Amino acid sequence: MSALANSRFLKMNGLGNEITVLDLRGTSTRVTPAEARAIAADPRSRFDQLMVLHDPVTPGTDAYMRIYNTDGSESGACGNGTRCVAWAMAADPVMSRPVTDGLVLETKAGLLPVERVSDTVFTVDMGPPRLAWNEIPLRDPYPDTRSIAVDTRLPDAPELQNPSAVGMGNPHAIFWVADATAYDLAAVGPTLEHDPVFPERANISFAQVLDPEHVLLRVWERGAGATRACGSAACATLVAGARKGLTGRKATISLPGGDLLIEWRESDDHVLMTGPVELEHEGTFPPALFAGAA
Ligand SMILES: N[C@@H](CCC[C@H](N)C(=O)O)C(=O)O
Repeated sequence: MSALANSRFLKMNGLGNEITVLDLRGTSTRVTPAEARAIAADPRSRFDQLMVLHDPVTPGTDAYMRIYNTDGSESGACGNGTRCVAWAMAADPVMSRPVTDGLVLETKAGLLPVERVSDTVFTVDMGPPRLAWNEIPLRDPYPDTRSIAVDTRLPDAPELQNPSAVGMGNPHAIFWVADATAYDLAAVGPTLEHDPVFPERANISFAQVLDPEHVLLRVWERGAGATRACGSAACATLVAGARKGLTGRKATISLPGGDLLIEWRESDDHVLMTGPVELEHEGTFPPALFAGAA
């Protein structure tokens, strides 16, 4: 039987980005890709990202997080999921610890300090953006990642040829478009996500600048598909917009699920993401869920 059978989970969302939180602190259990896919397949625990808490690794941090996409792949960043974990650690009666000030979470991409703004609103310090081609990563040594020439194999979509590229602990490509709602994400998303220029695939954003402080965004997520919000994509978009002179260093990013406030702080180069979370329900994984999941 899977070690995850009967484990308690929280089903949450960050602006409609579906997040399942699982606390494995105090155990040596690791979620396999097949187990992640099985959890995603059940409507009760369905997720865009599964946030799994493990014991802290770096002294001074509060938990280490592993982040799984629907397809079982792992990511180094999930802004909306990080806010959900912060809520759970601050307010869930089972998972919480006394939180008076902030907390620091860690992923394979680095440290993420989080501050509580109100009961359900959190600010995550997403760290500095990665802008060099090999940090994002890209396949080729582009000298300037504000605009990379990509033959996206979509000849009928001239806007979808020269994205900006940004790493936020995960890879992002941002296409600047006249109408962010004009594209069928399911039709173009997979081709762009899997373009060979992105050796680790990429999260694909369609960004429409309404004014320098407001961007409309639609996202096709690596390993998860079209989602109602993506925090790291909102951060990557603000950074790319500011680098291209399309936005300031602080803007509202509007996604189908709602708004995120993003600031690229001049003093230390860090990107701050502020937004809400919602608890939907809690549950336990039925043992039968993992039948056939190695
Ligand atoms: N929804 C997340 C980003 C999720 C990770 C992504 N699909 C990846 O594989 O990098 C967010 O809110 O940042």
